[in-house]
Amino acid sequence: MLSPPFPDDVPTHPLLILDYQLLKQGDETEKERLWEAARKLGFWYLKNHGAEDEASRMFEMGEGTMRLPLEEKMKYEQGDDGRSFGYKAAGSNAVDASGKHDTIEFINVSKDDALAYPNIIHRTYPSTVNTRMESTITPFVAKSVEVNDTILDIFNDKLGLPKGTLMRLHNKEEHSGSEARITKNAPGHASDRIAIGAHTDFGSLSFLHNRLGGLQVMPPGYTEWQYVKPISRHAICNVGDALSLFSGGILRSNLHRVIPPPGPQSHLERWSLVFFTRPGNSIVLRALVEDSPLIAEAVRDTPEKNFESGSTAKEWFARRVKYQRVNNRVGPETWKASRGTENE
Ligand SMILES: O=C(O)CCC(=O)C(=O)O
Ligand SMILES: [Fe+2]
Repeated sequence: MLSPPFPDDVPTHPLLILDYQLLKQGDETEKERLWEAARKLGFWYLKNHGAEDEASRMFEMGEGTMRLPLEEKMKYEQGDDGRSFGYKAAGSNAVDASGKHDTIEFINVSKDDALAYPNIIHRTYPSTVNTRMESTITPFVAKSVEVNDTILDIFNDKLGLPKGTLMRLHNKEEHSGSEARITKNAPGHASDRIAIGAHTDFGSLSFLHNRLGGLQVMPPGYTEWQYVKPISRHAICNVGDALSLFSGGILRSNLHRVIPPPGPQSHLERWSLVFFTRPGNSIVLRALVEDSPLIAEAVRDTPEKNFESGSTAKEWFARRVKYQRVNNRVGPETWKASRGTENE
């Protein structure tokens, strides 16, 4: 897929580039670089992740799905109760406290549904998803899980947690909010029109594939949004709220948003693909102070922050999804109710 280049006259933020093959082999230098990226910004590029072909096929699945008539897609809409799996039409989420509407449509496919197919765990999906489930979605989910598990294991050791602690919180046996998402932003919006409002991701790790610009981060200490430039065959990975809470804030869940692609890319449809790893539904989101002296110390050192969410992963996630929905909006307090660990 050839597209005009990302412009060189917009502010971009460099991310560390990590090599998945080195991480998988246990390369100490690479693991240290990952640890640095995850604490300082919480975002990094990942190359040699081995999911490039699976990602391309997912984009084809997404194109087929978004081409369905709106009426057909709406049969699979996620609804207003805080459920994430299924279709979300453009304009059904707020992007800020004033309640301005988003411009992105997406389809979320649950990891549990993909791995259990043709059995149904959470819900059913459009025909374009079903016909691609075994050939496309399950292989993408499997690769994404492998990549994110490898990274979780590295964090487990660096955080000084007993072996397998983070794996247990993301236990394969328990249902979770883990999901694959394809997003589409149609061209034609004003260049500053927000497609996805400023947010932190809800779960533990996100494995993102995008081809056009539009993703922006607000790095710590900055006051202006910075683009993350897409690099061919490089995924963009980031830490979400759950992992930030588990780690007592050592791992950073950083604010980001999406606007239309910049400059010469602005007339094109923008597609992105994400796999979100989220903890098991019953897991309470809180700092693992009893399991790691390092985490206990981090919590002691930041008394101004609260690492006891009092929510299970399922509750945390449902709350955030629910109060983004414009149908649930009462006033600015609804946006506030949708917020996560946003630091500043
Ligand atoms: O489309 C992108 O580049 C990022 C999407 C994102 O942040 C999200 O879906 O949570
Ligand atoms: Fe995100």
